[in-house]
Amino acid sequence: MHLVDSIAYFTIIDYVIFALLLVASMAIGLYYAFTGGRQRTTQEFMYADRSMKCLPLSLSLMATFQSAVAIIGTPAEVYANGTQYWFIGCSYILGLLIPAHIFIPLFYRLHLTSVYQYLELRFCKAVRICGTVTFIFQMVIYMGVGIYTPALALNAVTGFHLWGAVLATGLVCTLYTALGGLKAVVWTDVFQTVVMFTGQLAVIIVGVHQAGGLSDAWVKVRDGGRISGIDLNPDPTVRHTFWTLGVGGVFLMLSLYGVNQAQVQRYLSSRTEKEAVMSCYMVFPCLQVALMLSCLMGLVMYACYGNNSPLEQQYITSKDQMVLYFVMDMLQNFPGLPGLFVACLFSASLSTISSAFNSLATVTMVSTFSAGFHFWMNSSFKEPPFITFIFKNVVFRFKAALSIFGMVGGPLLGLFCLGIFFPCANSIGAVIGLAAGLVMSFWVGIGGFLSRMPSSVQVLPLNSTNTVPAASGNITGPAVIDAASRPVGLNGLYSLSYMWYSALNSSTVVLIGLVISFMTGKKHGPEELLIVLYTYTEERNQKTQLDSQKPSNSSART
Ligand SMILES: O=C(O)CCCC[C@@H]1SC[C@@H]2NC(=O)N[C@@H]21
Ligand code: NA
Repeated sequence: MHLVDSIAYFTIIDYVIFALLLVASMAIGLYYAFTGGRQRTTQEFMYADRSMKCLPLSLSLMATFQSAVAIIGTPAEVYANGTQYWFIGCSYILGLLIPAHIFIPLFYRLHLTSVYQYLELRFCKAVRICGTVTFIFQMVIYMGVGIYTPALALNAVTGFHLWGAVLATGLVCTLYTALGGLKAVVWTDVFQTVVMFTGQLAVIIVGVHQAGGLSDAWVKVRDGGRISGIDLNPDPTVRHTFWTLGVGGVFLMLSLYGVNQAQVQRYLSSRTEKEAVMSCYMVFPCLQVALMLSCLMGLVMYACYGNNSPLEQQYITSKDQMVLYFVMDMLQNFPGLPGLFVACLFSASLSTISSAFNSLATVTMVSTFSAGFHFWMNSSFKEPPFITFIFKNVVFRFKAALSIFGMVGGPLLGLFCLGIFFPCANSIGAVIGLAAGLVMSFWVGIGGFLSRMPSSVQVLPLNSTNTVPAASGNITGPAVIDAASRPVGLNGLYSLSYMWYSALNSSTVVLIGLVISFMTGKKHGPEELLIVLYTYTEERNQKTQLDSQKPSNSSART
């Protein structure tokens, strides 16, 4: 099937379904704008009057960082390289347990308005401003990727009007977020998660049927080598191994579910701390289902296309268009289903953009330079944010979004860990540590990207030290990097798997932060801020006091 006739498959019913998604999201936003406290207080606008229950919260927590990038990128990743990526699911265990028992108790008991307020309490206002600006930078880039990914891929495969899609989602999202506050964002996230899962399930069912049923599909993916076993290769330059995904992924999860304002805001909007912890626990099954659906979609794509992918047959021009091409190819005889999947794609995008937008508004409103910021945010929605323009030219990689988290989310994670776990860290150490982490992340991130640029694609002599370009994911088959071409020294750092960025950058911030703190005279953090450590030590002290008061035989006699 050639692109030119795929446009024919968008029947009127598909456009109706896509429009229904936008209308339903808008309706939820308006509902919360005109009911309850009508979003008059900041407590309601930002924290839903701290009345949220754990079920909607957990779906919203999952939807926030499950954007179109995962819906489009994960299946393409599994199609090309097999199910190794599925092991990222192992990182969800510690990646959610640590936030549930360390970060949530600390932030909840401090009744923070923004998570960066913790930095002001623990260090000083300057550290808080650095953290806030870093967060804004991270989320604006992430929003750019999140809003552009579906529109670009959709336009390329179906001719769907590019700016129509971007403006439609940007406008609807801005409206219901600004009108309905956090309540609207959480409940639209719930609705959009249902659409997301339904759309993916529909494509998987139809795809398995087209591949000749479950058993035939299984045989094809197994014989195609797409069922990867556990890869325990300790080499940190290999993109996806159990270690980069299962361990490196924990740091990525902590930067998202532990200290990211969008998620912390949801924890703080819970009725009780227990509800907040429960919502964090309930994210686990939601994330596993989301991961399973996108990995299965990749396997079904392989069962249908095998090795002759539409990419090689020049039907599409980039990996990121493959899923949409597959959907149009599979669902062409089911009017309405292409529209359902497009609604699924934009649900993923809307639920991420709205959460990011609401959290940005919260940290800016709270740090009192909101007016100018709101103007900037709204204006950046109208014409292409300069960030997305960069991403438009740099062909998408599924790991673009994940790299942002590693490069910017990682240092932020390090900053909070420095404050929470190291009482001797002081403000100077925190600021310089954060700066060092960001320098490290851009040095390795950009350096890694440049060292994989196509110009270095010539046939590499076996004893070369450059990395084989496969690491950048532009070769479909699983590439074998033979030992001789293994990168060494600086290239070793440049070739680090992007899944280690969060771990490397957060460790850099802690290390440099501690060294600078020792050099500039340690300052013990305010006692009440070390709540978690303080609570544990307090309980232990009480226990030892009780024990010492108990009359022991010897002391009783004397
Ligand atoms: O925006 C996206 O969809 C991709 C970036 C976020 C993905 C991370 S990977 C670990 C965690 N699991 C998810 O489903 N989302 C986040
Ligand atoms: Na989303």
